[in-house]
Parts: sequence; structure tokens; C-alpha cells
Amino acid sequence: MNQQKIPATVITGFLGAGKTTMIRNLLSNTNGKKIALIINEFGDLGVDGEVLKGCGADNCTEDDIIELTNGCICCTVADDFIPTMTKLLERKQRPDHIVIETSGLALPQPLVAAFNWPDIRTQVTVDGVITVVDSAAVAAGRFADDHDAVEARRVEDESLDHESPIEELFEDQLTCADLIVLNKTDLLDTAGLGRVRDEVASRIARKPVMIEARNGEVPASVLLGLGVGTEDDVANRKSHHELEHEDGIAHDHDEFDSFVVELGPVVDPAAFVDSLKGIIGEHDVLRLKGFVDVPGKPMRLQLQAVGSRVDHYFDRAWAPGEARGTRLVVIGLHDMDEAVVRTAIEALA
Ligand SMILES: Nc1nc2c(ncn2[C@@H]2O[C@H](COP(=O)(O)OP(=O)(O)OP(=O)(O)O)[C@@H](O)[C@H]2O)c(=O)[nH]1
Repeated sequence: MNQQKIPATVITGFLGAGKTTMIRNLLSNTNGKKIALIINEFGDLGVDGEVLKGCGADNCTEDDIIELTNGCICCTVADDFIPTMTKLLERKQRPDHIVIETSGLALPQPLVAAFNWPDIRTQVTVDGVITVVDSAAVAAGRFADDHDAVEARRVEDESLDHESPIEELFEDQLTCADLIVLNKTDLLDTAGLGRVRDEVASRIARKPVMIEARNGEVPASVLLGLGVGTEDDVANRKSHHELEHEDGIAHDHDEFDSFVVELGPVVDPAAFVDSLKGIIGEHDVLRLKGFVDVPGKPMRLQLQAVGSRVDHYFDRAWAPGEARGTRLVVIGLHDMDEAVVRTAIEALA
């Protein structure tokens, strides 16, 4: 690897796996390394950027955090990612390391391939692709289809070569990994974790290193400096999509949908969260996150739901002049009934 090139770490993993949490932790222990962060999110509410900007790390100031908000990075590489990288590389004070958080629905392959673009290739290299896995979700079978049902559908319709969009994406993100972080180990026992490890290994032909983590706590010395140069190996990490559509049919995210709900103040957060759990379960909401205005509280309540597991905590004070409000982004499969879910949530405040 050319030592002059700036190393870039790509962090991928399905919705809610713990990417932002891991990056927060990473920023607190980089031993002075100056980090530039590129964050990409699915849905029109920059929650991850907000969370990371709130870290106040000296080695990654608000200026060093760039949000890509025009859709999933894998589909906006040319229009969004490349110009952003070019601008970043023109800065007088170049970062020591670039960290890119992809959206939970992004395929990492097109992003890694972009590092072979002439302007980028000479200046930056992919230090490694790190795939964060929600071990509890794997154990609960969230990424496993009912294979008998899939086979039955295939027998009926030969053109159906797809597994579920979630399962496919999960495998594509694993396929691209140089390092796999089995996160959320606190939610499983040793035997359960062993089964997750076996299941993850069974889904990929390559054998990247797998480590375990709780709350994304992995030392920066483990995450940064893999030195792989992944852009030279994209041909061995093709996604389902690339394998099935070598003719160039564009990948899209039609299978997923998101919308933002804006509400007034929430007087009883505990009751609100309880009711949200019911709505999430009933309508198969995959991910819900945002901020809640609790009257009488100087702090903003951050709300994070991954499936029906909901975390909430006061993360920072509302800034002077900042409009208080409750804003939540809801993400689900495309058949989620937006009007019904929206109405149900709006009725809670
Ligand atoms: N129990 C448990 N919860 C965790 C762990 N790591 C992260 N979480 C929680 O999982 C939720 C999602 O974490 P994030 O870091 O936002 O996940 P993400 O992958 O960045 O999510 P998206 O960007 O929306 O795809 C938050 O409520 C975290 O507090 C863990 O190891 N154990």
C-alpha cells in the first residue's frame, strides 16, 4: 500500500446494528489521529450526524463531519460521494484517516469500487471494510428466510431468484467485509453467540476475521490500520445484485420505505415508548429513531428503536434558539402502510 495515500475505513451493517455507536466510541480513542467522517443515512432526518456531532471530539470537529443525505451512498456514488471526497482532499488540513458510515441499507460494493476512480485512487485507499452485525437480530432469525417458503415460490415462478431483500442485503454487507464485528453480545449467552458466529460464517465464502463487541467498544487500534487496500479486491466481493444483473440494471432501494413524523411535546415518555413498541410490532417497522420534546425538561430525549427493542435517553440540552419538537424517522419494507403507521404515532402525542 502506498504510504502517501490517506486510509479510509468503510463501516457498514444493517439498520440499527450499532455503526454510529461504534464510531462514537472510536472517536474517543484515536490517540490524536485526525478523523474526517462521512455519514450516510436512509431517511430524511439526519439523526446519526446529530448524534456524532454531539460527541465534541477534538480530533473530529463538526467541520470534519460530512453528511450525505441524497439517498443511499451506493446509488449516489458519482453525484454525491466522489465530489465530497474531492472537496475533502482539497482541504489544506487533510485528515489522517477517513471513516465512512454507510446507511444500513447500502451495498458497500459500489462505494469500495469508487476508490478506483482515477482522482480518488491516487490519494486514498480503503484501509478495510468493517461490517457491524446485530447479533441479537441474527439470533432472532431476522436475516433468515423461511427457506421452504422461498423454494415453494421459486417452483411457482422460476424468475424468482431473490431471497428476501433483508437477507440479501445482510449477505452483501458480510461479503464485502475485511472485519466483522458481532455486536450486542450483551443480549446473548455464549451458546447463542456461537450459533450466530456459525450462521454468519455459513453465509460467506470468504473468511474475514470476526470479533465480538458490546456497544461497539472496539479499540481504534483494532478498527483502523487494517491496511487491506480493499479496492483492489472488489471483483471477489460481488453483491447478489452484481451477480444477477451483470447487464448493468441499476440497483435501487424500492423494497424499503421511510418517512418522518413530526409531533408536538410528549408529556409521558414511558407511555409513549410503550405504545410505540406496539405500533412497531404490529406494522413490522424495521427502524425508528429521532428526538423527542418532553415538556419541562431542558434536555432532548433521543429515541432509538431497532425492531421492537426501544432505547431512550436524554442526550443533550436543547440549544438556545433551537426549535424544540419531536421528530422521528420511520423505516420499513415498502409494503408498510405509511398512512396507518403515521396516524397511529401522531395519535400518541
Ligand atoms: N443492547 C445493546 N444495544 C446496542 C449495542 N450497540 C448499539 N446498541 C443500540 O442499538 C441502537 C442502534 O444503534 P446505532 O449505533 O444507532 O445503530 P446504526 O447501525 O448506526 O443504525 P442506522 O444508522 O440507523 O443503521 C441504539 O439504541 C444503540 O444504543 C449493544 O452492543 N448492545
